[in-house]
Amino acid sequence: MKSVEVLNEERSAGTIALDLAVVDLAKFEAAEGEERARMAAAFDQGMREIGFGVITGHGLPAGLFQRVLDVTRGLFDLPLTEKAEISSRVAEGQFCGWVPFAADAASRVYGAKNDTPADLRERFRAVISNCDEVRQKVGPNQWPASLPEVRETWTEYYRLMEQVGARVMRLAAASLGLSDWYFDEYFERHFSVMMATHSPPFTGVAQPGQSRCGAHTDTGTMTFVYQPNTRGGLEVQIDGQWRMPVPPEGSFVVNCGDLMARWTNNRWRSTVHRVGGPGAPLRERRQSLVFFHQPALDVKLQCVPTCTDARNPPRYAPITLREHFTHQQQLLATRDLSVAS
Ligand SMILES: O=C(O)CCC(=O)C(=O)O
Ligand SMILES: [Fe+2]
Repeated sequence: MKSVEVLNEERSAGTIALDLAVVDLAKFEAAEGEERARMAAAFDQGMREIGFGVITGHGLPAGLFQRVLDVTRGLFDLPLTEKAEISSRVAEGQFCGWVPFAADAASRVYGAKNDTPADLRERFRAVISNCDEVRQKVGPNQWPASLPEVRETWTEYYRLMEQVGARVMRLAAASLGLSDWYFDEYFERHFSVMMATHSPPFTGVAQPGQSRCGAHTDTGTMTFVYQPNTRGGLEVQIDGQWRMPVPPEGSFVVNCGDLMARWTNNRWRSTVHRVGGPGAPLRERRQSLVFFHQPALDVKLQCVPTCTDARNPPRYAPITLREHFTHQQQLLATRDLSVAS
């Protein structure tokens, strides 16, 4: 019989590197004329062809990523009883807080077969907003009482990511041939979710098809992922092949979600991706920071005007983020989501 290590090594089929358009946000903001147009066009091309890009020059202080990762690792390392106290499962409609290891499978949302094995990760989510409708949608944030630094560090990161999200939407506007400020009003009462993931070192044998996060597309508009290293990390499906973005140190991978694809009349792609899929090494601990930057819940999103013309009419009716979520929930309700963990 093969040992666990040999079985897991056999998963290491290797993943080909994926080149992505890299935009330096500060340089873009300072650029003029042709240089600016060239950077916007590169971002647009990346979103059209791959649905993924890389953002550098975002201005987050050096060291902040590591601080957030460190305090959040402290949270994930708390005893189960303490994590249970901040579980998102305490009440119906409670979204913020801790989600246990292997509690669900992202692939099921995307519509994979119902027997997709559970994702090999645990999560923690917060929405640091004062808007009533946002708070009502997600329930209170749940911070670990014994680690006050989690709330402090997360708030610092969330506030900066709100700015990065808004700045990237201005880059998006320029890339789509709109006025720079086109998207601003949609994000005034934005519904953005901060999530940390944690996959502890895995020494068991993964089930066939099991990942740290199974193949899926993101629901919302733009997602920002920070991962401290790429081993056993993010993989993007291009022409049926799994490819691995290798972003420069300290940058974000940014990707387009279903709602952004819909908003742009499918000009931009919401591309299937996963984390640590079959073939990936799982023996090292992995953490990531994911920021789902999303518009206000109740503002109608009409087809972006530069993404339609007489020969390319809008494919979708205007929709709000709330309606979009409801629609996705309805799709889910038709599937059996229970998983064996
Ligand atoms: O952990 C990551 O790097 C990304 C996870 C992801 O794609 C998701 O949760 O939507
Ligand atoms: Fe995702």
